Amino acid sequence: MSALANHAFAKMNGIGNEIVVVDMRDSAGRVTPDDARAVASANGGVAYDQLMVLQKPRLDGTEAFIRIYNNDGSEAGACGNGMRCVVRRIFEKNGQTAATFETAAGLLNAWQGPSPDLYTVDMGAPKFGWQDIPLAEEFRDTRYIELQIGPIDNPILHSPSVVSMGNPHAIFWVDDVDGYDLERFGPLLENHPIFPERANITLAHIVDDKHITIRTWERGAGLTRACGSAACATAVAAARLKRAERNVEITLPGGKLGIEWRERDDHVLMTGTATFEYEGRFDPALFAPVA
Ligand SMILES: N[C@@H](CCC[C@H](N)C(=O)O)C(=O)O
Repeated sequence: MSALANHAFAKMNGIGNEIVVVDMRDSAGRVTPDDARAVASANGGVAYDQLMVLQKPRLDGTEAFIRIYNNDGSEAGACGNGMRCVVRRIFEKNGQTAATFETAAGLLNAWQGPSPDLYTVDMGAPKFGWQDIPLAEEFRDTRYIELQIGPIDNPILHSPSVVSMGNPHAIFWVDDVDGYDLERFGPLLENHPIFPERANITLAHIVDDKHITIRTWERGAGLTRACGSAACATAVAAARLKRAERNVEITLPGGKLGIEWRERDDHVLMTGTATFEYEGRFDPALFAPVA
């Protein structure tokens, strides 16, 4: 029987990024990719983009080891919006206002503020090396890489910036983020052979040097109303190109995020709200083996 059968969960969202939080710190059970897919099942499941599973802390001084599942069962190293949801859930339960967590991508600090309804997550330092993203072949300059879709002499989308925020991101610079069929191009680009671990695909429009609008097709989850790590990757990529300041506001379909790429330690800080929707228990029938 799945460790998730009858287990409590909280349905939340980070500016429209659909998040399920499960606290398994008291349990020895593990969530499998099949479990994660079953939770997302259209037949009685809970629709989500990411499932955030809190496991017992592995390191002193951390609150939990967090595993992040996309709704296709794959695991991710980072989820900015999901982290704000986790942080709100924990802080509301135990009155903390700051904590450190461990994810597959490393340690991450988070705190309440700058106002009580906002949560800030230190997403760590971005990586730009082609092996770090990773890309399938060497690109010395990842501010723009050679990649396009559409006719060779008149590409529809081309020359993305690529960044790792603990997960792989490609950002295509466009004039109108709503002017492209992302549901069609997203899967093609996510699974392009240049990305051996697939990639999150973002369309970004630089409004001015303090404001960027984005829309994202998420690796393993599809079209989303918000992707926090994509907002971070976009802010960093725009600053690298000297097209925006290091402190910007990002507008996503579900809301706004403040992103600061801090000079003193290279870390990216993401600030935004987190919304609690409801809580429940997983129906064991979701995890029943198919006869
Ligand atoms: N929604 C997230 C990103 C989730 C992980 C991503 N789909 C991946 O596989 O890398 C966010 O808010 O950052």
